[in-house]
Amino acid sequence: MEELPAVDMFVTTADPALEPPLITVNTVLSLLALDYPDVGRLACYVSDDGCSPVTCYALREAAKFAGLWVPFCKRHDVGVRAPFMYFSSAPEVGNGTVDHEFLESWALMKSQYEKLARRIENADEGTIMRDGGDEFAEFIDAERGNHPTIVKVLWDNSKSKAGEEFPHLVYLSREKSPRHRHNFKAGAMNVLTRVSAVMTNAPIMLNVDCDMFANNPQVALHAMCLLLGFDDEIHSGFVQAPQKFYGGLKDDPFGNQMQVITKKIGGGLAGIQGMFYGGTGCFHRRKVIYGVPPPDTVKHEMKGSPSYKELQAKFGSSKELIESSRNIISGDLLARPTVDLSSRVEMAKQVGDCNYEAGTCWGQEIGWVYGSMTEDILTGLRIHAAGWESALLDTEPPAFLGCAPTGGPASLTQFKRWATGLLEILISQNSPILGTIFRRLQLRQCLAYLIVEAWPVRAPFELCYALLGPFCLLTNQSFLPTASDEGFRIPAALFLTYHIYHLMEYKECGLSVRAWWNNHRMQRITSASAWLLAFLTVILKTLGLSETVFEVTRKESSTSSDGGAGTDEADPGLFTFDSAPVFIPVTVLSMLNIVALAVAAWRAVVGAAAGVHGGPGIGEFVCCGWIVLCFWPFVRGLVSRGKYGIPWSVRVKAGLIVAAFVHICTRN
Ligand SMILES: O=c1ccn([C@@H]2O[C@H](COP(=O)(O)OP(=O)(O)O[C@H]3O[C@H](CO)[C@@H](O)[C@H](O)[C@H]3O)[C@@H](O)[C@H]2O)c(=O)[nH]1
Ligand SMILES: [Mn+2]
Repeated sequence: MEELPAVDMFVTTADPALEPPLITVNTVLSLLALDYPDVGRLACYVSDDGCSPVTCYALREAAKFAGLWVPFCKRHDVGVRAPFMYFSSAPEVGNGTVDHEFLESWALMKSQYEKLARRIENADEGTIMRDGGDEFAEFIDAERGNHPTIVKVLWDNSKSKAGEEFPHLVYLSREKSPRHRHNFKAGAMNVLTRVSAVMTNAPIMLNVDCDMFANNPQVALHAMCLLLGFDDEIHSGFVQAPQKFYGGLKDDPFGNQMQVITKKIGGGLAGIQGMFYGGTGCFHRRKVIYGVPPPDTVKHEMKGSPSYKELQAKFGSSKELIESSRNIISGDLLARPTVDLSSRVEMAKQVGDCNYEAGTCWGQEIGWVYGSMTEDILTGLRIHAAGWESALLDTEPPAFLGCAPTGGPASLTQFKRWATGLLEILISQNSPILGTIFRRLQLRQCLAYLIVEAWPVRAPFELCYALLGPFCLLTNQSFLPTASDEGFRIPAALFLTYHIYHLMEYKECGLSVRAWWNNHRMQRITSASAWLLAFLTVILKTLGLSETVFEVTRKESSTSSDGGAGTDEADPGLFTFDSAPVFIPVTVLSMLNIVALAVAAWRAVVGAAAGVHGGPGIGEFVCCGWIVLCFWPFVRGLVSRGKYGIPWSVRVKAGLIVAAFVHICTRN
């Protein structure tokens, strides 16, 4: 038990406004407090693409607080070690006997945490840089998109008192310059990989998004069981915990809690090459990230250890990085981590430079792969295609918890980014189809990747179907057999079996009918909005007309410990809108289907009175009615006001498009 491999833990944050530093701080504290036999083997690195002195300040304060928090957690065996979560409920008092000493230290710790939270929430850039002295000097001339690398050792474990140790904490903001591509999160992960390589060089790396705190303090130990427990390490190239969320809204109104996907696809993949890499909550073997093939192929492909020159061509010019990668490639899991961190800061800065990757294999054969907004799926795909398998870390209580976006704009932005990234992968040289033909991706694993990568491709087809119903109603035609026709049974049976099957899946996962409906509805909405825009974005990018950008999801901690903020929300499950283009297509379709239903109903009444037959039947009416039901949040948005109403600019644009469509359909 004493000899477990070292783990470097990475946290990424990119924007102090969308990702409040207090959220990052909680995640970091939960990691610093993890149970591990020798915490000297753990190190936490935070990458800040926002280059924010507030984030840096918050982390420095967090490091001070950790000196109290970590010993408290360990002494009282605290269950959830993200303080905001822990203090959101009353202290647990064990089997009836009131432990006064515990209650006292609980109250003390809570007030300390609240002070910390206030300091962080009230911190402002100007004051920090004015009063912070030398410590924040590097931030003075730094612009977010243009500054040299900043590396700060916020806590060096070797300075801990005996019995009160906690892992190293390093702050990092990689060099940015307007002349370079930064590759978003993938770029940040590669810098984290290199910086940690020259500092602690742990053979295992954990990565989490800034909102994904460790909810199970034993998570690193559980991961070790999967990393070390197989007879062959090929079975656990990486170990992925399912993405789960805290404070999830009842019945998943935004269709983004992914419970069924995680259970059904995650469980099913376990029988093939394993769970996809999901970008957060994942333990990687450093050597897998360094492109080392699984053990059974090594003897054929690599003769002896690589030369200095070969390593330099792949990893870049840093001598320390090359030496450290040699240790990793040789596969020594128990190599002692370097201890004197501050002597390594200059080397860390060198490997954080924009130019460092030029002419190397970073972003392709090694590290996180560039070229997709979903660098996670892409990087996991490369690993699976190399022949590695992955293992699912499904612990109870859940390993990590994060926040699922709420509200229309945040949810659709996230779906749009995912769909863009997935389509980018599908048409790239890393596509799973090529991986199956030319590499070692198994056919069924390829099909599983295709399920998600085909999302945006469905959008144009779904759009056509959504237009077909109203087109028929407006032009008095039909595309389905009439109800009296025997052929009608075929579309009716397809419609029913599809929905009943999905409903049963939700029931099997212990979810409500409402949750099924919300997810179904959100899929239709997403398809006509986020996926459709993603599809167009990728086409424009392929034609060289635009670039794709990573839009960070807004994160809010829903369990605010003082309960003050956010209570004015009427219903957080209600769909909200803004004037982004992503809202136009669904608004158009909602209006159009309502208009078509009204026109056809009018015609049916008048026609029946005049004894005319033919035209659309029950099938076309059901199609349009179903669309109106699915798009109900938008129908409601058309008659609501404020952030629950669709903005006038969107309504006007949508109205013009509807008028044009109706005109084209009805002119003779
Ligand atoms: O330029 C950037 C952009 C983002 N991030 C970080 O990347 C993470 C993920 O961003 P978020 O907006 O939270 O995206 P989500 O959609 O919630 O994340 C999922 O999907 C992403 C791919 O689209 C993956 O990168 C994530 O790991 C995965 O959790 C966050 O920690 C960000 O701080 C950076 O470090 N640099
Ligand atoms: Mn996230």
